[in-house]
Amino acid sequence: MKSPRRAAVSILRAWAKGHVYAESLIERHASRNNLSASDRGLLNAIVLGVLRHRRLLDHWIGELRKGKLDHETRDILRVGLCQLLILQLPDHAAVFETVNLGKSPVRGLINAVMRKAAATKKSLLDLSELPPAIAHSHPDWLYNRWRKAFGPEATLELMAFNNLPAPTVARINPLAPEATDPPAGSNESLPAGYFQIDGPIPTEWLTKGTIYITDPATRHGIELLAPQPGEQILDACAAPGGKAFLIAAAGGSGQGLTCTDSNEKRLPRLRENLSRLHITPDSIQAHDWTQPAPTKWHGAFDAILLDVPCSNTGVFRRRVDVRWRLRPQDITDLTRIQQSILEQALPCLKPGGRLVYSTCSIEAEENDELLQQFVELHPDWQITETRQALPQIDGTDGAFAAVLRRRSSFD
Ligand SMILES: C[S@@+](CC[C@H](N)C(=O)[O-])C[C@H]1O[C@@H](n2cnc3c(N)ncnc32)[C@H](O)[C@@H]1O
Repeated sequence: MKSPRRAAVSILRAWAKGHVYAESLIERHASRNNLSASDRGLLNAIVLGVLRHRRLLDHWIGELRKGKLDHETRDILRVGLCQLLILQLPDHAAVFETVNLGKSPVRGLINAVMRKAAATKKSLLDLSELPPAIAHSHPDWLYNRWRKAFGPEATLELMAFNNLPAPTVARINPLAPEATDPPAGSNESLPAGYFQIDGPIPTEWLTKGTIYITDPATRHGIELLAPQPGEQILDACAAPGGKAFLIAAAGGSGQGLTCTDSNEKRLPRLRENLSRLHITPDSIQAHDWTQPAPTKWHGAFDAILLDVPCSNTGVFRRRVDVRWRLRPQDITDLTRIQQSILEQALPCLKPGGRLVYSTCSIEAEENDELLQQFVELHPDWQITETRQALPQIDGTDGAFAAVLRRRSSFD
């Protein structure tokens, strides 16, 4: 079995080559190799630490060594410097373990870089003269975009927040036959029904479906949707089921709930999650909402949730690698899909029904601006309520949710 440090280097190589989320690669490796809790913790801290601080780590590598590096040696140095300068592990362990990760021809180079880093730690850790996007490891285009949208101070706070480890927050499942009592003090400053889990998640809670791991910001869309018992509700972009769970929890059961998702591969996980959570929706099926809805769904729903695919810019603290994958054009492309999902879903509302549009993006282009453009093009629809959670202000994931209703003739 590989050491967590060696596994971290392989995972970073696999991440750079493919399109798999870092969290999934870590999970896959940890369960295949049956890692102990402490090895898993170290692997997680190193891989997530390298991905969060990638730009800063590369800046340090550039300061410590001039000249080209092959991909593997760079990843080894990133893993080493992350231990030394980000995780602040003892110098001797960080240097020794990192040198051992390299093949013999590059060990001398790794040794020299790591020793120099240990000797100049204080000056390397002084980030005061660095451009903020390097110090906080974000791409320039996002930094510039957020500066325009939120201002310089808030952008610094946001970037710093994105680099903090995310707490594990659980929502109690009121539909589970057995109750979970949150440990004392674990729900201070969290909304009712939520509590924080420090340390490993008790597997019993997961297998018995007494909790679901989710950030409190996910509740905004469901509070606006306000599901009522007996209603027909569509969760159009439902996988893996976090919001479907909140809908069922709020409405008292999965009765009347239809869940769809365009990605068939995500449906088994959605089914498993809901079944574990003691929820039996009316139906779970594949549908691409950029295409016209089947006629059976026209005018069929009291309420529709569109938790649309988005840029995920509100959840960089959890999705640590997205900032390196996302391109400005992706945001424009996503808005086309979001608009189209909205257009196709509206005919499925009953007269007087409500639609909640939600994202975990903090980009106005995917949120307010998109809906403003929509109501300008469709003057018979209005936005009746909006919520926006911003990480740097609310201390939660970023989230946006808004209610759309058709204007009545009295408006
Ligand atoms: C933000 S995630 C939904 C998260 C889910 N609501 C939850 O709380 O667990 C967006 C989902 O939309 C799905 N999706 C993407 N394009 C879609 C489309 N055109 N029609 C339906 N679903 C789509 C994706 O497969 C993904 O599962």
